[in-house]
Amino acid sequence: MFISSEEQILFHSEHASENVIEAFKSTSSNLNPDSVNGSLAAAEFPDSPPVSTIYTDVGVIPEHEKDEQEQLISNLEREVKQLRNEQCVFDKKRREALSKILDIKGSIRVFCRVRPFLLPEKRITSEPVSAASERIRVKLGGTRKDFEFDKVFPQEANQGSVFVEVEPVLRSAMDGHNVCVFAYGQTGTGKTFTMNGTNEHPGIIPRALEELFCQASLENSSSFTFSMSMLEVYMGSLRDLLAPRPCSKAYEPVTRCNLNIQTDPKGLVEVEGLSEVQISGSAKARWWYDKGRRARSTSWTNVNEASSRSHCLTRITIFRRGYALEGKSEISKLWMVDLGGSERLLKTGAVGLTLDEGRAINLSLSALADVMAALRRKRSHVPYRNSKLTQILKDSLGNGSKVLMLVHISPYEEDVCETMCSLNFAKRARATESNKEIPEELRRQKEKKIMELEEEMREAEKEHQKLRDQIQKAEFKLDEQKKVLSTTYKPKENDDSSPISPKNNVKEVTETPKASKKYVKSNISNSMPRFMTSTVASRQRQSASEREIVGRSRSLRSAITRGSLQFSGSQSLNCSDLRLKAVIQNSTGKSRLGETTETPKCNGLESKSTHPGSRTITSSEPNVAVTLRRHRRRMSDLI
Ligand SMILES: Nc1ncnc2c1ncn2[C@@H]1O[C@H](COP(=O)(O)OP(=O)(O)OP(=O)(O)O)[C@@H](O)[C@H]1O
Repeated sequence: MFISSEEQILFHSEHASENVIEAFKSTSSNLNPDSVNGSLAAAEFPDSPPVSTIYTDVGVIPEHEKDEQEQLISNLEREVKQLRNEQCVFDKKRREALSKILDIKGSIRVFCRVRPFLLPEKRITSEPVSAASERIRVKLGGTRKDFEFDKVFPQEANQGSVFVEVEPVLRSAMDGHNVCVFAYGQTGTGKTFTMNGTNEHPGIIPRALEELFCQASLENSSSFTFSMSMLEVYMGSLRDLLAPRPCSKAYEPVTRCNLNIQTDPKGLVEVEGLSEVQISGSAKARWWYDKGRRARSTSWTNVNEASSRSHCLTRITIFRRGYALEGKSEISKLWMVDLGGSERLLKTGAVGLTLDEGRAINLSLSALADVMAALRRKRSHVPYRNSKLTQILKDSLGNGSKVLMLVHISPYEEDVCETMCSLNFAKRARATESNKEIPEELRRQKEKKIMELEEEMREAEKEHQKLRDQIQKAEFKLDEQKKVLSTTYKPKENDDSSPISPKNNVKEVTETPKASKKYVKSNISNSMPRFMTSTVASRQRQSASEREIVGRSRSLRSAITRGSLQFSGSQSLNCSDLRLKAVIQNSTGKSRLGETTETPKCNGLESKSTHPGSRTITSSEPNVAVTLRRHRRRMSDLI
């Protein structure tokens, strides 16, 4: 297959550079960049790298454009990595500050919430309970008694203000700590209202389910997955609230008692056979939570129509995997517990089963208070084994865990004895090591430190957020670049029905110049059927013609430089020669003198400009046009 230099003219030279090449570009930009730009540049300007090209669906593209693209991607990858590292530093700072705050505040914190008066028609003779920000005062007979708390929520406190105080421990759970949030109190004082709430006033659990997913979505240095389990501790037995419902509605002892508590050598506790459901979003989580709640056993008592006769435990297991953890995963548990009512059994008028239920509840509550007291006093022995409740929560009550106990009290005079019992329970749970109140000076120092740490945390959070935005932007750019590389740079598929047309290539490239740098490197000879690939002979001929062109270009260049080149009619110039002549005429200034530049014609061929920077040769003669097309096709096969 002979490839004449005319055929090579068909290709553009968009990326020609300097002097002569620039001159060529204005008129002979159809020259094959391999044969002119590449070789000439290499021959004449050894320093400039040869411009190799990529032939794709979108045109003829210099390879360096793809290299630039790849370079851009690796730069972006590096940038994202660096930003992530910085983000990890701030994430660590925030976590440490939060953990210190919670440690200073106490890993076991006790809040008190006073329920509002419920029956407006009921005459309120006196109000025995008065609330300050961290203290409850109770008037009983002629005496007054004060109880200190980490936080007190008065009657008018809404669900939102309670949740604000719970949020830091949720955050702590997402940071990898085990967390327990308890609602404790006399029956009817609002434990379920605080934990579950109503549709209009959602409580801690629905809000926490929302918040966890919200926090997880904002986090880009870690990925989170959540699972949920719900169980009920009823009279010392465990019941799986998310298990498929048994056929009978009756509370069968067999199903109640079949859950065992296992502790592994590392001290991790698991309830054997407890259902655990994956929750993919807050709506799904809410659906499972409502299902579990419906399964909770309630029974009528004198005090509360829908009194809970058991402890209801909701567990969210948080799986965290992330950049900061170097591929490792972290698991933490968030327990939210609505404890059974802590009533005095005589008052509830309980007999039979209800009496037994009340006794069981009180025993386990007492065991819980003992455990909390032992932990706060840092006792070597913590009596976890005294109840099922404390056995289940063993790994979430001590050892770096965070505990929040919300004690609920009634505002009524008639409930004052119950209120005193609840407040004494809280006092026991809050017991400090020395069992003495903290001196005022130490208290002030603690508050100052907490404020400093909170400021540190806010700063870290702000920086973390800034970096998150930067990462998002960089990742978006990176994705875009990768898409460009993988889709637009996709190698041209071997399609026999539409062979690569150099003309089309030129057209595409000229219509979409540098603006769309969507080129794909394609090794056409690899993707072509064997019969379409160039033979040794054709390659030799091509090199010969390339050499010829390079030689001519060289002599032309020197001629241009000397300004002495003259053409005579005897010189045998083919079409490419004519175009070179035009270049030279242009470059020697002949055509600039107002002469009409003659469009060079060659065997019926004429130059047609499709773009200021590129031209194709077309022919008005059908036979020549067919031959030319065939040649173009052959040319493209060879590249
Ligand atoms: N802060 C509050 N604001 C408005 N209503 C409240 C509040 N706390 C409790 N209630 C109302 O008081 C009633 C009893 O509350 P709830 O059922 O939550 O008590 P409980 O302590 O969970 O009782 P039990 O131990 O028997 O389950 C409910 O009607 C509830 O809506």
